[in-house]
Amino acid sequence: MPATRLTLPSPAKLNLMLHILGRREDGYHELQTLFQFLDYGDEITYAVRDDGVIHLHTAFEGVPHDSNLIVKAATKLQEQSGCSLGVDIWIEKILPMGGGIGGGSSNAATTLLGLNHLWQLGWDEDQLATLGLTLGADVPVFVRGHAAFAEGVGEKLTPVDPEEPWYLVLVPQVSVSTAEIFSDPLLTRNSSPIKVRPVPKGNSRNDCLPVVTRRYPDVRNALNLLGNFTEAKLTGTGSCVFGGFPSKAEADKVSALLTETLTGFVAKGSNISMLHRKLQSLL
Ligand SMILES: C[C@@](CO)(OP(=O)(O)O)[C@H](O)COP(=O)(O)OP(=O)(O)OC[C@H]1O[C@@H](n2ccc(N)nc2=O)[C@H](O)[C@@H]1O
Ligand SMILES: Nc1ncnc2c1ncn2[C@@H]1O[C@H](COP(=O)(O)OP(=O)(O)O)[C@@H](O)[C@H]1O
Repeated sequence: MPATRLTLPSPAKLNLMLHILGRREDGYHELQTLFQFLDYGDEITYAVRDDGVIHLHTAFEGVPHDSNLIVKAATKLQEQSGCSLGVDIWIEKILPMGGGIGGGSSNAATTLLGLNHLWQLGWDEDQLATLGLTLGADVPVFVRGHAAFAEGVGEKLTPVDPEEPWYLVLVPQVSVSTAEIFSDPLLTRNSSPIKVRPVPKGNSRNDCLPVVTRRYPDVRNALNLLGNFTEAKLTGTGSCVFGGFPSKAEADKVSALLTETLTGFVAKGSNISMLHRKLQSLL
């Protein structure tokens, strides 16, 4: 009997660097970025229904049911595969929204992989990544599940294996709109493409940082505080900032000092996403 119910992790990502090379005619920006996963994320439960209905039972503040990336992913997969089954979905949401750690994109990717399994569609990763890209620029890397150097708008992926330190991630209590940062006239849009692989040291900057820190003093403050202990970086368009540590104990020590005034969490960096590790264990 095939499984009819499944609980899967939906991990966060970090952008270890992010360069903006230019703007395309459609307004999207050409990037070069390095994605790594965190062993930290949401947990989503799926239960197959035979009436074709897709129902997300967990309400999200400010996100209507049909606009939720989980529902959008399930609906598109159902339409494109011609599947007659439906699904009930519950999520334990711990990832902050608009934090630059990719929660929405990750939820969409987990849903594509989870329903491909439960609905027994037999789609391959290329098909799921192509559908995923129509939902968001960051969805394909979560579908692939391997740390990657990304180009284009984030869809041209080359797997990489950077170090896997422990990270302290600070979560300023502001939500940053990706579209707002990318439309700022002051954004750097002319970084030179990196042509050498692996990406040479000294390229770890995030081109969004000057614009984000100008607009969001809370993000600037978090970067300054964390910068007293380690190299502090912005992920994506923020708001989260992060720094790496050689051990959990060291990350915990700094966390204890900083989280008196700021929210944050400690998590291990991972080059294979915990979603893929879990799916592998089901085979
Ligand atoms: C910048 C990155 C880096 O990981 O991170 P986040 O901070 O959002 O996580 C992403 O590429 C974001 O991807 P994602 O969050 O999926 O963006 P989308 O929903 O596709 O796009 C939101 C809006 O941002 C702008 N946008 C996004 C990506 C891109 N390469 N160029 C853009 O100009 C567009 O105006 C688009 O309408
Ligand atoms: N399942 C979802 N989880 C998070 N955000 C979602 C989801 N579905 C839709 N959204 C919308 O997508 C926006 C970006 O969310 P998210 O991916 O968490 O941020 P970021 O791209 O900054 O990492 C949210 O502010 C929210 O309006």
